[in-house]
Amino acid sequence: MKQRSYLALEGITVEFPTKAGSFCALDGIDLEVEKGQFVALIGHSGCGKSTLLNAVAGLVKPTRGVILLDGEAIDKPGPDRAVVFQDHSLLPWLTVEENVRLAVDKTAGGKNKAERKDWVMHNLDLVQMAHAATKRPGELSGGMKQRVGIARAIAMNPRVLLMDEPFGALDALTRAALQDVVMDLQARLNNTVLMITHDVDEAVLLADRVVMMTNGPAARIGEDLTVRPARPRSRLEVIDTPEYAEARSAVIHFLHERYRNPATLAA
Ligand SMILES: Nc1ncnc2c1ncn2[C@@H]1O[C@H](COP(=O)(O)OP(=O)(O)OP(=O)(O)O)[C@@H](O)[C@H]1O
Repeated sequence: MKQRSYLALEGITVEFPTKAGSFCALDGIDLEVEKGQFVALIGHSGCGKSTLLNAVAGLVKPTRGVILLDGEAIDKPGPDRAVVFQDHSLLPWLTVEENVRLAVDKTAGGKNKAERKDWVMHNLDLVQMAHAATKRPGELSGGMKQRVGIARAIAMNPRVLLMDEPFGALDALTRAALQDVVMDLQARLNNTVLMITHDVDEAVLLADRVVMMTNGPAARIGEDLTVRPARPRSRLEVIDTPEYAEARSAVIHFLHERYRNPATLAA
């Protein structure tokens, strides 16, 4: 019998009921992710990336198919799957430390108060935000808030880290700094990650695999590309390698030749 991967999506179909009848967003998606793999999901707007990520998060129930994490079927949200959204979703009345603490309290059974505090500070330190522990989200820049959002997610020690366009709202330089934070975390923690992005360079820089989705409705996986430069990667070392250029070119051809943006086609 075939050994299942750590995260296995088998025949995932999602149909949404609408006034005009049933709308098929995803049509029979099969995807296997190994433990410690970083998978970027890319595709044009509206193709179904968030629907797929939300199905893994347990927020969307597939119409057909099954999602298995370490052999167990997923049917609801759980702390073993932490999500980082584009909008950091921090509670504005709590400090940075309290925001992370809230997540730790839900997941850190067995740790006493002092250990929990240390764990919170350790995770803030990993994203270089320990210095801002007593600040409130309103006092932070967009990039700093996203760092805290990432610290909150990894502090939960999730089995899978789900990121839905985590840097979509940031300027290019802040985004690059956050990508470096994610690369550093990945080198230290080797999380299993599923990340949505619209940015080809981001996908190729961060991921072990770039999973490209066809345009919806009834989206499927069009191509699943292994990115060859070995991890850990450094931005300046990989950008000039032929492997990086090859992966980047394959994704661009997929998005702009084989599956052009439906919005531009309609124009
Ligand atoms: N609850 C819902 N009811 C009906 N249709 C939905 C629902 N949620 C999503 N859809 C539709 O499913 C399709 C996929 O949406 P989804 O948000 O997953 O796309 P996406 O690739 O994440 O888009 P974007 O990149 O713009 O965030 C879209 O056509 C969307 O309108």
